Amino acid sequence: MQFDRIRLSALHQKVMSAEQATDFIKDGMTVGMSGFTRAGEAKAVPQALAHKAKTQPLKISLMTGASLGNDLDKALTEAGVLARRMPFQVDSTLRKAINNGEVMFIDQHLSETVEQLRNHQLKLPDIAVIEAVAITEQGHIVPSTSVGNSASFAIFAKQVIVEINTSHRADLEGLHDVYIPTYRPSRTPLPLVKVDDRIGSAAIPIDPAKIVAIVFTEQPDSYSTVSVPDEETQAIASHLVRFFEQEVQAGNLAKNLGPLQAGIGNIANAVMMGLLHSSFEHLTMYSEVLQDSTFDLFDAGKLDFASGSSITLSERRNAEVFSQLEKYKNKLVLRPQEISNHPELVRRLGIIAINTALEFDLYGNVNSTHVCGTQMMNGIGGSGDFARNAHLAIFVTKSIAKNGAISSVVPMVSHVDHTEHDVDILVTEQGLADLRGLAPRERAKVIIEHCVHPDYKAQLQDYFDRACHKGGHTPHLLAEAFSWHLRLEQLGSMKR
Ligand SMILES: CC(=O)SCCNC(=O)CCNC(=O)[C@H](O)C(C)(C)COP(=O)(O)OP(=O)(O)OC[C@H]1O[C@@H](n2cnc3c(N)ncnc32)[C@H](O)[C@@H]1OP(=O)(O)O
Repeated sequence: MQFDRIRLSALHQKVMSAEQATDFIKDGMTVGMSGFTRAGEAKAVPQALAHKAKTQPLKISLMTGASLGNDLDKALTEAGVLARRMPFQVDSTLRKAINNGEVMFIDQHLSETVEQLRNHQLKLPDIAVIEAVAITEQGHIVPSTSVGNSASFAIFAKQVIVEINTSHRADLEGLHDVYIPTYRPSRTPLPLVKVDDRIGSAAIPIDPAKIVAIVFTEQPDSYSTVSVPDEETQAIASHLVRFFEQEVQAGNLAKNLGPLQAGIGNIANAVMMGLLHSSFEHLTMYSEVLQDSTFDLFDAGKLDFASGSSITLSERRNAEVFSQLEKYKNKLVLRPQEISNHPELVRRLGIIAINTALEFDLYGNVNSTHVCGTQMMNGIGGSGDFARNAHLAIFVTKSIAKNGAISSVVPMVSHVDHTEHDVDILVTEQGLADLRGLAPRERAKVIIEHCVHPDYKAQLQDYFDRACHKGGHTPHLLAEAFSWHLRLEQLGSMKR
């Protein structure tokens, strides 16, 4: 054990095993754990908790920053530990339990969870379990590869368990910027005006007397699962790069575009990779997750600075990046997710937000979460925090899914995460639809022309023509609006 990682020596006596630490977590508690997109989650304690729950009843409400790695959501679900879960997940076992109604999942804008806690709209966590690289002389917690909601969970909880993970380099310290907004009704503006501003502290300030247990672990973060860009995702990236070039030429965007945000998953990562081969330089990111593409852009000399809430890398990039941390450290900052995703800052900084849709409709409403309107995929994550307030809200997706059985462009989305009012640009591998300044009937025309797969174009045009014949500001045939989804459910394909 590396006791030098606990610099307040009075806390050395709090070191114990993960099994012993689980005694502080009681049946029925609300628990706030660190972790954001498979980065920086507490590992040993939740694993021990899942083990314990096999022999004694133990159900908790679990809040995190976003998704957990190391199959923790799977282990906790299989052990029946999760009564409620919020605000985001990506695990297939948990997804199934959510869709079976076994786990109550609250799918939230990621910037909102701690705000709702702060204002007592949600039950405060009884206990927080936070991964750290160190505890300072003051007893403050230095987070690891994510900040997420860790700071507020530790501040709100009566008790805190710290997991010191020695697989992370101790010199991650200095990467974080922990700022907690002041309280309403006298809240002051967030004092951040540039992506590289530092406005907070390097560690989470709590009263060390709240630290009831310290557990050591050396289990690393899980690697990201993004796959390399394919033909379609590269085409999406090319359409977007061409659009950015035109906007710069027209004087609508600065030469370095302005701060970029990119969502999770294969498509968003591929789009950022597309910027590698563009003419843009001195790019900046004000995002949530920093993926492989962030570091590829640094290495190519394209990116000047990246602000995020977590670093989630593939196996290949993880070793390369963390073994050369000094190369990147002064170009990076990790913030609490309510700051990385804060509406005030997204609007002030003029962010270009690029997120992924499962499907979108004729008029530009976007569904990012629910397959066929009912089955939860992952959650809205931070996409709504960014889209509503962005300078440009861009949604990308492949035009078809499941070998063409599904069209990602449908007459009416089966669930709405981002309304037409929040969506500026839609991109598929077929092309780009610029919806700005267009009325619904005009939006439908450019979407059909530029985004729909050829297999579905005539079918969607036919729907639109007949809907227009019936009339309306936003023409629809209500009896047919979900007929594509019904056909998929009944016949296995949306094709007529
Ligand atoms: C933590 C954060 O907040 S990050 C910031 C932004 N957050 C978000 O945008 C959250 C919502 N977004 C997401 O969860 C993801 O981006 C997704 C699910 C929408 C897309 O994920 P990607 O990995 O980029 O796309 P990909 O094309 O690989 O699709 C993922 C799966 O959805 C399936 N899919 C795609 N479109 C559809 C559709 N219309 N209907 C049914 N399934 C679909 C794909 O076939 C694929 O299935 P598979 O895993 O069985 O192969």
